[in-house]
Amino acid sequence: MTQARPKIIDVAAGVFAKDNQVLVARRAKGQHLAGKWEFPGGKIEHGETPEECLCREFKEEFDVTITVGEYVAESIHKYPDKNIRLLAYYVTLISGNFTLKVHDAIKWVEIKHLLQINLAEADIPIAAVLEQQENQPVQP
Ligand SMILES: Nc1nc2c([nH]c(=O)n2[C@H]2C[C@H](O)[C@@H](COP(=O)(O)OP(=O)(O)OP(=O)(O)O)O2)c(=O)[nH]1
Repeated sequence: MTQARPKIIDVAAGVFAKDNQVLVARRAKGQHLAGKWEFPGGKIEHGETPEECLCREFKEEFDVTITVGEYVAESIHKYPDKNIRLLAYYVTLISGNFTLKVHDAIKWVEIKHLLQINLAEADIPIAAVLEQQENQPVQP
């Protein structure tokens, strides 16, 4: 008997970086992974690009307008109850002040300290890529 391939949920994550720091948001009580810090974003809806998803999620979750820039990395993670493919992109703020609609906190974290906070597990490889990029020597 062949087993059904486990479903993978595609999730877009926005890396909003400024002066060697990055913005992370804490998942609120009652949510999957409550208390964990994440890169803001959410599930990519049918027919949506990751970029469109990020613009929609930042508007819904923080009431801000962003543009999506370069791709950072992907991370595939199996949680006990679901499998996630996290696609991370740099984002830039266009307008608005961050207002929390879904999360219970946001904060800036130095990229070099990202791996020391209580990050959602799927985000750890993304944080490692960011740290690596920060440590790369600048090309002359
Ligand atoms: N947004 C986001 N979700 C993440 C990250 N890391 C990680 O494991 N996840 C998980 C948590 C959730 O199980 C899933 C994303 O779901 P979500 O609840 O943020 O998505 P959504 O806003 O579309 O949710 P909903 O409408 O179903 O409530 O991916 C991350 O960095 N950002």
